[in-house]
Amino acid sequence: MHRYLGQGEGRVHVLKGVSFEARRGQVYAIVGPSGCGKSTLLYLLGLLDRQDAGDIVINGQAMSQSSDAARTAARCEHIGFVFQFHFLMPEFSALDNVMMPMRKLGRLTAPEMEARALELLGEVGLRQKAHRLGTQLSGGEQQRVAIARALANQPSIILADEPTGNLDVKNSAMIFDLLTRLAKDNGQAVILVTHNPEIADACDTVRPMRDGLFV
Ligand SMILES: Nc1ncnc2c1ncn2[C@@H]1O[C@H](COP(=O)(O)OP(=O)(O)OP(=O)(O)O)[C@@H](O)[C@H]1O
Repeated sequence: MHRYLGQGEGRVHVLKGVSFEARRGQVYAIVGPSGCGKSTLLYLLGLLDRQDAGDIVINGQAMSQSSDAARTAARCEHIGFVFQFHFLMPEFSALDNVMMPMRKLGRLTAPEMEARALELLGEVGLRQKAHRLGTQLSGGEQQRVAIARALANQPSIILADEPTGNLDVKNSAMIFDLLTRLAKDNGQAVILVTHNPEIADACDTVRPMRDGLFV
């Protein structure tokens, strides 16, 4: 895939032909120096941005020619995000935050959504705090809610951008273990960007990037 960003003289060839295949049940780390294009790639994989050349195929469905509506639907159904910028909605409870993607997908009844959200919050150890607002949870707890939310629609792919970036060592390890264990149990592909060498080493595959290409 290729991606250019910026306009006119400031136009930059950010991704210069990256190719990436992810399989269910596997955890991938994308690593590399600041500015090499990791986040840009994750945005493309998450269908949050469009590449200039190349395609993204999710469960056999090629996405480059798809309409925005089809891409939004595919994103909702197939992709879970644990991004630092995808913060919880602070004015809503943990439960509401986890139910949000299910509401968007619209396949379950309200009681079904609530039961599933409670189950997911149980899996991340926050069943007792389901009714707390985002602002009443610690950073690590918020990140656990974000993981429960990412898993809500049983996506095939989980994308995580520095999922442990703002957490201490203990919470980082817990979040990483949780993310990988749940993904393995559910047969999901996890693709994470990290600057943390210990986290990268614990992944199944490490893909180092330099200057818009995989090394
Ligand atoms: N809108 C833009 N216009 C021009 N260049 C951009 C734009 N957005 C990003 N870039 C450039 O694209 C390159 C890749 O950015 P990206 O955020 O993908 O890097 P990264 O590897 O995720 O970095 P970090 O580890 O610091 O998050 C950087 O050199 C950045 O300056």
